[in-house]
Parts: sequence; C-alpha cells; structure tokens
Amino acid sequence: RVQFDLWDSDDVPVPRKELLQKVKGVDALVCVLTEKIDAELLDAAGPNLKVLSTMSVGFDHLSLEELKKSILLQLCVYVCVGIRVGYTPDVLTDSVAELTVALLLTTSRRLIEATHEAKSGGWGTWRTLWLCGYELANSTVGILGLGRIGVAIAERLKPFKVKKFIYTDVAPRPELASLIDAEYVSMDELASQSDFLTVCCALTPETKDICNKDLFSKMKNTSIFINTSRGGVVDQEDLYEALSSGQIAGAGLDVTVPEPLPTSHPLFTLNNCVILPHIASASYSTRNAMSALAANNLLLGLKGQPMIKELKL
Ligand SMILES: O=C(O)[C@H](O)CO
Repeated sequence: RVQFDLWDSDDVPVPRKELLQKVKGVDALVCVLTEKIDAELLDAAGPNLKVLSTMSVGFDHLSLEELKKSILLQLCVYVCVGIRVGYTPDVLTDSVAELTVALLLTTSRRLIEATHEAKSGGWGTWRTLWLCGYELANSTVGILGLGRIGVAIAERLKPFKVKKFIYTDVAPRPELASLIDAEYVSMDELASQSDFLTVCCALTPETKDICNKDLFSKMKNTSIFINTSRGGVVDQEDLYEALSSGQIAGAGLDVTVPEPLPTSHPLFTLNNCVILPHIASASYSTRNAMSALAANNLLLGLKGQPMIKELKL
C-alpha cells in the first residue's frame, strides 16, 4: 500500500516552502518540470528518499550532480542503492512533433499576423505580396540534436515535399538519420543551409545558449527558427537582435527563459516571433500517458523493480 500526499492544483505549482516541508521523510516523489530537484530539496527529503519520478522527458530541472552525490553518500554507509530516477520519454514524441509542425507552419506562413489583420480591419484588397511567407516545398530542414523527436518531426514534414533533411549533434547518429534520410553536417553548415532550423536537443551545460549570435549570423535572412526543446538553449537577446534586424525571417518558440515569459518581454513586440506557453506535449492522451508512466515508474522503483523508463545516473 502506498500513502500519498497530492498537491491538488493544476493552476499553480506547489510553493517551494510547502514542498520542502512536505517532502520530509518521503520514500518517493513525483514531480513536474516546475520543481527544482536540487541539494536543498534532497536535504529536506532526507535519507528515506529512494525514488524520484518526473512527469517529463526533459530533466534539466533535476540536479544530476546532487542525485549522483546522494548515491555516493549512501554507498559510504554501505547501502548499495541510491535515488533512482524515472522520466517519461517516448509517450510525448507524437504530440511534441505535431505541435512543432504546427508552430513551424504558423510562423512561416504568418498565421498569427494574418488572423489579427482579418479581425482588426487590416484586411483590405487582395495584394500580391501581403502576408507572404516561406513554404516547406523544396526547402532544407535542419535539426539541431537528432533524437526520437527530431525524427518524428522530419517524418511529419516529409509529405510537405521537403528537399533535404540535415542535422547536427555531438556525433553522427546513423541509425536514426537513416530513418529520415538526413545528412550529418557541422553546426556552421546547419546554420547556413537550413531554411527551417528546428531545435530538438536537451538542455545541458554544453547546449546552454548554443543558439546565439554566432549561429543566427550564419543563417539565411529567409530562415525560420523553431524551438520546442528548452528556452535555455537560446540566447534570447541575440535572438531578439536577429529577428528585429532581419538577420533571420522568423522564430517560433514553445519554450523561453523564464517561463512564463513576462508580457513586457521585447520578443512579444515582434510580429515575426510566435510564442507559445510550453504546450508541446499538451494533448489529453499524451498528458494521460505521461502521468500513467510517471506513476508506474514510481511504483516499480518503490518495489525495487526496473522502471519502465529510468534515467541512468
Ligand atoms: O520535458 C517535457 O516533458 C516537456 O517539455 C513538457 O512536456
């Protein structure tokens, strides 16, 4: 039997102070990406904590260093298990890929500007170049960080008659790349060849701010930049500069730093920047699948059995 204490609100995350009190002595914890799992939280939880289950594929909110340290500490007192960590990859791949395609088309075909014009009286006579955008047919699509989600995005974009898929990563990923016939290129080539550049990498110390002035300055001024991974991979000041100066044509972001992005943020002033409130996995079926997987990971971890999806620390 498992006794649990639930933060029963979908409107606000559990206040940090309350979380720190409630975790005292627990054996396991389910969290989402708004909870920072760091030294302070692990200290507050204490040595009973054996299982952590995050309802997310991304795990940049977990301090892996601290979780690893907790394993070492436990080993020092001859307990041969540390904290085990479950997460929810795969079940959200379709939803995230679908939303990425929707965001890409919304940005490249200027749908937000267009609906605004239609309902605010800006819809005059038919004009040759009014609200023109960029199409996928015959384009080169670049993927920064090729994993399951990048492949799923490419599979969905292919029927739009994309000419070529290219990708970059820390090393070539031939098995995944062969599924979508994608060519491995350098970061510079990705920037200069992509008509659409979509970011699919995890946020790590190596990828933080990887999309910066240097990258944007090598992109075509007709290119569209899309990010549905984590806001931290983008230097937002450099992106603002690239968008406002016309260095690139547009950007679609589902993720930002911070989240929520303050409504006064300069990126909100730009017509060529579409910003969504981190909804890539927000379909009913995917969120159900994520929560079931997070719960099952937790229960299996508590029973000392292999989790369905476990992070190797
Ligand atoms: O990491 C994740 O799971 C997504 O960003 C939220 O669904």
